[in-house]
Amino acid sequence: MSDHALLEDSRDRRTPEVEGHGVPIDLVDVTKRYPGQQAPAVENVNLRIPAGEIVVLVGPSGCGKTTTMKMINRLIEPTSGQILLGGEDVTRKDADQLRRGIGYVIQSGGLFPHLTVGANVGIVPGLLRWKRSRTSERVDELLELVGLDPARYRDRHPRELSGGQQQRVGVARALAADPPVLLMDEPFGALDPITRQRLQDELLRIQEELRKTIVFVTHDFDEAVKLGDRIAVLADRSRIVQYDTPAEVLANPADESVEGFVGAGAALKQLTLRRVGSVDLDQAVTATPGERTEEVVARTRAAGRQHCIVLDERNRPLRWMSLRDLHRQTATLAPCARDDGLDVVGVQSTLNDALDTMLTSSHGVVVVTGRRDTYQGVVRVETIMHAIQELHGDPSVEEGARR
Ligand SMILES: Nc1ncnc2c1ncn2[C@@H]1O[C@H](COP(=O)(O)OP(=O)(O)OP(=O)(O)O)[C@@H](O)[C@H]1O
Repeated sequence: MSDHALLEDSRDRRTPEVEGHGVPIDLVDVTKRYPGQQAPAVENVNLRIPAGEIVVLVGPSGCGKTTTMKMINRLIEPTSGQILLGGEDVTRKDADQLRRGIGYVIQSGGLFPHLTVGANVGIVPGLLRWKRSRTSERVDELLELVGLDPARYRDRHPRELSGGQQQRVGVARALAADPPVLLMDEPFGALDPITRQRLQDELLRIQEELRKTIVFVTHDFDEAVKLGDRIAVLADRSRIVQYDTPAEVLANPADESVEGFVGAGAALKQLTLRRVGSVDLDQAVTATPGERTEEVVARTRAAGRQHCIVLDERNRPLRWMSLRDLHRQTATLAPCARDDGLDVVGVQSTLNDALDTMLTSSHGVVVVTGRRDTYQGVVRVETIMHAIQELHGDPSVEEGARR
């Protein structure tokens, strides 16, 4: 696709009201030759990354993804070519100043172990000489944004956090000075699948609000499909084999190498394109502690269900309760703690995430939550099977859907 076409396309996709704070990034004939190396690590790359979009660089190990990304904030200097940020040549800027305007998140979180969470997040505002009160307000705001309670986590040290929490702090730190550009180098690569999925969901939620220009490097094609507005599939020396929307890459892989990346089950991968929030959610029977048990039983029976879901006073799901569990209750439903094993996905999750969650727990249903973990509904395995059949173009399903 030509640069011009790309620009037109991105304009079509975004209304002015949601035009964010990001700036476009242009790589023009960029080459990097490491000293003592015969072949360049990156050769003649031309790439336009539109403002406010997530562009994912995906490709085999050693193809030059990290080198390409690090040239944008000049952690690596290009041998030749130009990199423009909002039309300005990055090599004309002071490197330190440039980096303060570009958030950077790496795999291990990169937190300073001897500093508290708050101090880690406040580093760039500190360098920018913000007033202490402004920095501390900003730190709390960012911890909230990435889903960490400031009162609980602000004064902890990184070693007192889980890997996923450290990574959240890494994202908060990168966003501290509100940079228009965020570079993320395999930020979720070291996390377990469930935590990775949660953080991907968080990133999409944050991006909906902030509309940064995000360059994201990953090995994981499913991650690229889930997060990317566009995917750049790279081969050796960062040669761009295909640069397109995830739907296009899945439907029309440019060549055999891209097909290899898409891998087996391309149709199934299209589940990654559909968000849980985009399907009609089923409603389970809900109940809250303090209700009369008899009424909950009657409601569950009337709905022809065997289970209801208990919500707390802020509408957050706590646990499933079977009719048998209900019969063991006293006249009113007793307060209960949240079941750690409860299968929950956010509205930003993909149908693929929901299916994965079901397959690992072998329950045929997952609870869906929205803002502040509030209950939105449930997705059943039948809904996902239906979506798969739709993807395969089964006419009887479409007929059924119209009815
Ligand atoms: N400092 C360096 N000196 C010499 N060669 C390097 C240096 N850094 C990277 N390379 C080489 O440049 C090429 C691209 O490396 P790069 O780290 O950008 O790839 P990558 O796609 O990010 O790999 P991975 O997915 O494994 O992290 C590789 O062949 C690598 O060996």
